[in-house]
Amino acid sequence: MSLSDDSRYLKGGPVAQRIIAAVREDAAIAKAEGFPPKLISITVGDTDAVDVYVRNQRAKAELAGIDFEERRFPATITAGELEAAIHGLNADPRVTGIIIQRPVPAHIPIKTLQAAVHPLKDVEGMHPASIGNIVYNQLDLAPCTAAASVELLKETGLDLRGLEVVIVGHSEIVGKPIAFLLMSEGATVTVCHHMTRSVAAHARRADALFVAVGKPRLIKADMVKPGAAVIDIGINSEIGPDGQSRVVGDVDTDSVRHVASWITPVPGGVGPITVAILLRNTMVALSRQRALYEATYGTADRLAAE
Ligand SMILES: NC(=O)C1=CN([C@@H]2O[C@H](COP(=O)(O)OP(=O)(O)OC[C@H]3O[C@@H](n4cnc5c(N)ncnc54)[C@H](OP(=O)(O)O)[C@@H]3O)[C@@H](O)[C@H]2O)C=CC1
Ligand SMILES: Nc1nc(=O)c2c([nH]1)NC[C@@H]1CN(c3ccc(C(=O)N[C@@H](CCC(=O)O)C(=O)O)cc3)C=[N+]21
Repeated sequence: MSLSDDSRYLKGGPVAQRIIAAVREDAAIAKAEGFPPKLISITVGDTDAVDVYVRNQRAKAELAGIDFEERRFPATITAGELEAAIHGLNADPRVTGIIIQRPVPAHIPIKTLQAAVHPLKDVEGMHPASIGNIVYNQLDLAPCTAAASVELLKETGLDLRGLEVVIVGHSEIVGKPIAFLLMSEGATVTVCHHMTRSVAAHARRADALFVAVGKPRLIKADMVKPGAAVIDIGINSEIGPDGQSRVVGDVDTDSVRHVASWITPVPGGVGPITVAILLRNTMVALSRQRALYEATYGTADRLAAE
């Protein structure tokens, strides 16, 4: 059966389009009211997965009516220079949101950079204050991939309350925030990582299995409970049988799709929703900035005031 006509595939495209259509309406209104949204992407060095992400950010931002600007820095830049650049963007009233693409070179502490982004401009929800809010069930500005993955699970219509969920991978940007988002929805959550004794034993118990590791075909059919929902977050580049580079996830989709009731394709699953949520977060950030601005200066046209 082809990828497009198998109802087991939980596709991200339609969800992403829905989100982007709503963002587009919001952005048009904000623009007309003198608050044009603008997203800045910071890339340090070169990584394939980042290039794909940034390319899609630019395309979808354009579609949604959000200004997009990429700032690329060489891998040799110092942490201090990057922090100074971020402070400049924090102070620029035309900049709504800042995303720092991961990974950054080893000599740059990513946490310091994430903490340097002003919380009001933190469209990825990675500032310690933003990520802390998730623990308090304040979920409107969650890390994009985590929010995208949960959004796709909701497409199954499964009741999340009491659902047995297993997450493989516990990074700060994906696995951990997914665990918090799902706990707040009432799911029972198990988190596996490289020290877990038997990932397979846990995975086989899951009604919903999230995988964010970065290893192609890590999850095989015998690790999946029949009827489960499998959310494959991995984005890995590899050379296919035809000698061409291709993007694959962390799940052995060809075998797992016969066992699972739902499975997300890669590409075409979580990825497109991640981009859409980044844009939606940009609008959330803008509305917070406007609320603060209007509380300070009244509702006068901001650009006229500058
Ligand atoms: N679709 C999207 O929008 C996005 C996709 N991604 C993709 O998701 C994947 C994961 O990304 P990210 O979370 O940033 O990666 P990290 O490398 O930061 O984290 C990987 C996690 O997997 C765990 N792990 C490693 N090996 C195993 C194993 N054999 N069994 C179980 N757990 C293991 C690690 O555990 P430990 O720390 O204990 O070693 C770690 O928690 C990548 O393919 C990335 O490209 C990432 C962001 C967005
Ligand atoms: N701070 C930070 N946050 C991230 O969320 C982050 C990051 N850094 N660094 C890189 C990874 C990777 N990532 C992707 C997101 C979407 C697609 C995407 O849109 N993929 C499409 C298109 C794939 C294609 O064109 O081949 C799809 O899966 O269908 C890809 C990759 C986010 N990441």
